[in-house]
Order: sequence, then structure tokens, then C-alpha cells
Amino acid sequence: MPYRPILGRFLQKPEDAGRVRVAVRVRPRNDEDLYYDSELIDCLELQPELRRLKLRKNNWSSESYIFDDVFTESASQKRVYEAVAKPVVETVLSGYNGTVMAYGQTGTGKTYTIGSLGNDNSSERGIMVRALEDVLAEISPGLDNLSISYLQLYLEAIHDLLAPDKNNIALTKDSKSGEVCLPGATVVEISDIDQFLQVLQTGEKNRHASNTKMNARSSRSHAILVVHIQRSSKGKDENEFLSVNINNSEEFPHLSAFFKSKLLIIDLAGSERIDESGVDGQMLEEAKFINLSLNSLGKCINALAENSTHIPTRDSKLTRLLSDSFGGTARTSLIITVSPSARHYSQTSSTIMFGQRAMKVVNAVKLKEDYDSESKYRKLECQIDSLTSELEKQQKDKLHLERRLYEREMTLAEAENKLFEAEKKLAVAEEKPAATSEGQVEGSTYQVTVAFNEMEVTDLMRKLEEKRSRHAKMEQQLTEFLQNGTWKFAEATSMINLLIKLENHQAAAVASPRTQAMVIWFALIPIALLSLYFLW
Ligand SMILES: Nc1ncnc2c1ncn2[C@@H]1O[C@H](COP(=O)(O)OP(=O)(O)OP(=O)(O)O)[C@@H](O)[C@H]1O
Repeated sequence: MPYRPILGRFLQKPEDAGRVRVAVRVRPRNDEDLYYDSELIDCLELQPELRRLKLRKNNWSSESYIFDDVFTESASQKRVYEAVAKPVVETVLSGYNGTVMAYGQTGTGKTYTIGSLGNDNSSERGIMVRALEDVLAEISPGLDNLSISYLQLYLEAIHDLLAPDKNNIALTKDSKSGEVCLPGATVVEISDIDQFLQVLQTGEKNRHASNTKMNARSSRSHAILVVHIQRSSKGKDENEFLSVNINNSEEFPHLSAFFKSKLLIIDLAGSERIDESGVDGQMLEEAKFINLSLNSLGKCINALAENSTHIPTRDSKLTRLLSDSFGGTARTSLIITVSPSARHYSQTSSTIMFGQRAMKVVNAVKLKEDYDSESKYRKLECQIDSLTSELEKQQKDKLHLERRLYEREMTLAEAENKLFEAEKKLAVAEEKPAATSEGQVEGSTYQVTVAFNEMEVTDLMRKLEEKRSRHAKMEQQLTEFLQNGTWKFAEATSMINLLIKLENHQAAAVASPRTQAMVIWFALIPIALLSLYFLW
């Protein structure tokens, strides 16, 4: 894939092209942090200009980590969106699949970063809303198409947030593209941002959330927004689209392609330590499922980071759903959210390690391209045109061969007739042997006649042989035609029939009484000549 600066920072370094990008965001301190941490030292030291984060275990030991971006407590939603999600949105608009996902401990700001609607203050809008704003600003109404599905993965079942009675949506794989699909999910076409906000709000109401010790409104499910974009290249600057599938454009330069791409925006449920979140009953059950699926995601990321041959994608629905995002063909950006509080050191540390390993995952980013039905129709028309002209050419060849075959058969019959006549003359000459001197004169006349006829017979036999060898050549030519791969099946069948006809003719010719007589006469000629010689 050629490097194209138009796609922004994601493709700035060709060697970095498919790597999962990871940013870290620290949540502002809340009242609890301020209360508990008053006597504790900070466990995080951020150096955003160096994209570096220091995790301090105690006064003596600390570890430094480099990320693609480091956001402090004061980073705005706009800045986070522009650095983390906008490049993915741009590439999705260019025809790639993309994923933006938030991962982190419960209560660290994933939903705030990803799903904030900013109802009271638009500057609070999160990645989902900002991404849709950008997509809507970019696509052409009438030519392009934008639709969404909104789902949640709750207790290992996929629920439709836009149709709550659909609570076990199947997760399948497209046999052609290998892409993960959710065929039963509700798909809503989006035409403006207010409509999208309404749809998102409806979905939010249906999402499972509970009050825990760690978060007053803790998400108990992973939320998945699927944004489907279909863009036509019609009427657009060629350079705006990557020049893909050059083979096709060369073969069918007039075809207009369209691009179908998918953007996944995922707000994962937070990992939680049961003792810290203090949950029980149904919430405990939820926490177990959340931790289990996050655990399998961690295992997949580890396996991918280590270039392992086995990636345990099938261990959970979450990993199956994300198979294109990690180790697949999508462009993926991950934001990990952490708490500034030293009380959460171990959770912060494990989140950071998750982020570091995710940075090692490199996807084979691939452009999604398809043709609309009109283009497909024209492509088929082109194929039909070329098949028709091929067929016409073969029809001509076939007619030509048939004519030549007919001519050969005629000359063969003619030669056979002449031979027959000559043999008749020879027979007449042989019936008149010379006994007297008068008879001897007569005999010598006959002898000359016989010799003449004999020469004629020999000449005719030679000609007949020539015709036969030409016949055999034609037969061979036919066989070669049939072996030639360019012959289409119908034509091959008709040529086979022709060959059978030819063979039948030959067989009939061999078996015909005239041929048999000819053979007998050929055998008799030397005997007759010998008898004449002795008589003379
Ligand atoms: N960067 C931030 N700026 C302002 N407030 C924030 C920020 N990050 C988080 N918060 C606030 O912290 C609280 C918890 O955030 P949020 O619900 O987004 O966490 P979460 O990681 O999604 O938690 P869970 O995993 O339990 O769902 C919310 O009240 C949210 O408004």
C-alpha cells in the first residue's frame, strides 16, 4: 500500500502504518481521590510533550512508558478526539475499516471519553458524537450512505440497544471478506447530527449501568457503535480516494467503484476488583463476565504482541467481535484511561501494561472496495461482449474446417471413382490373353493397355495416399483446436462432434464395399501383372 500523506498522522511513518495506536488519559481527581490521597504521593508523572508517563511505585522506584499520546487531567474532549479518533475517522472515510476503543479501570472516564453526549455543553461531546459530526460533514448526501447499529455485550450476549427485545444477536463471519458481521442488528440511516444524538440517547437508556462504590453510573456492559459508511467515487476528486485495485481499473477503466467501510467505536466496561467495587448478586455476576472478557482480550493482545501463531480469538464474544480490530485489517486506536490516585496503583499499572502490549500489535490494514450493481452490470456486459466475439471467431473457424472437410471428402470420392474405372479397364485387358501370332499382336496391344492402366492405377493410388495424409493432418488440426484452452466448452463440444463425424466417415469409408473391393483389387493387380508377364 503506497504511503499517502493525505491520510494524516496514521500513515506518516510507513513502517508504522498498521500499528495499533495507544494514548493514555488521566481522569481528573474526584472528591474521593482528594479525600484519600491527601497524605499519599502522586503515583503518576506525565510528560505529554515527550509522550511519556512515569509510574511511581514509591519514592525510590518508578518506570517510564512511552505512548503515542499522553493526556493530562486538563486535556479537552476536542483535543483527545483530534489526536485519537479523527485520524481513524479520516481513514474510514477513505475506505478502510477502523476501530476506536477505550479500555481502563472502572470509573476512570471511558464513557466520558467515548460516549459523552454533551447535552448541556457541546464541548463535552465525546468521540462518538464528534466522529459522526466529521463523517456527516464529509459525505455527500444522495451519493454516499451513512447508517449505524448500536449494541451492548452483556453477560456474553449481544443486545440491540436500539431494539431491546433483540437480546441475542448472532455474531457471524462473512465468508468472502472474513469480516465480523451482526446480521440481526437494527441498522438506522443517519442524515444529521440531531437525529444521531436522539438515536444514541435511546441506546444509552437501554444500556445496563449501575451504581457501584467506584462509579455512580458504572457501565455493566461493553457498548459498541457500528458506523457503516458507503461512499461512491462518482463526482469526487480521484486523489481523494486511494487508487485501489489497479488491475480492475485497467481492465474496466469506465467502472465506478464505491467503498464500504466500517467504524467501530467501543466503550468497554471497566475492569474492576470485586473487593474495591463492593458488588454482589447480579452485579457480581456482571463483574465476573466483564473481567472474563477483558481477560481474554488481554490474552489475544499478548499473543499478537508476541507474534504467536495461535490467537485465542474464540475465547469470548468480545475477542471475536474485535478480531478485525486487533490482528485484522482495521486501523485501530486505543485510549487507555487511568486514575491519578495512588490507591489504584496496581490497576493503573496493569492498564498501562495492557496499553504497552497493544502498541506492539500491527494490523494488515486493507482498503475495502466494492462495486455498485450498476458497475457490476457493466462489468458483466464487458465479459459478455468478449465472450460473444470469441464465440463468433470460433464459429467462423468451425465453418472453415467443415468446408475443408467437405472438399476433402469430395476429392477422395472422386479419386476412388477414378481408381474404380482404371481397375475396370485393367480387368477387361486381362480377360483377353494372346494365343496366336495375331493373338500375340493383339496381346501386346493389351499389354500396353494393361501397362497404361497399371500406371494410371499407381498414379491414382499415390493421389489417394496424398488425400489420406491431408485428411489425417486435418484430423490432427482439429485435435489441436480441441486441446487449445481458449476454446469454450460449447465450441469444444461442437468440435468434438465434428471429429466424431469425421471418424465415422473414415470408418464407413474403410468398411464400405467399394473400399473393400478396392483393397481386393490392389491385391489382384500384382497377380495380374505377374500372369501377363508369364503369358508374354
Ligand atoms: N476527563 C474527565 N473530565 C471530567 N470528568 C471526567 C473525566 N473522566 C471521567 N470523568 C468523570 O468521572 C466519572 C466516571 O467516569 P466514567 O463513567 O466515564 O468512567 P468509566 O471508565 O466509563 O466507568 P465504568 O467502567 O464503571 O463504566 C464520571 O462522572 C465522569 O463524568
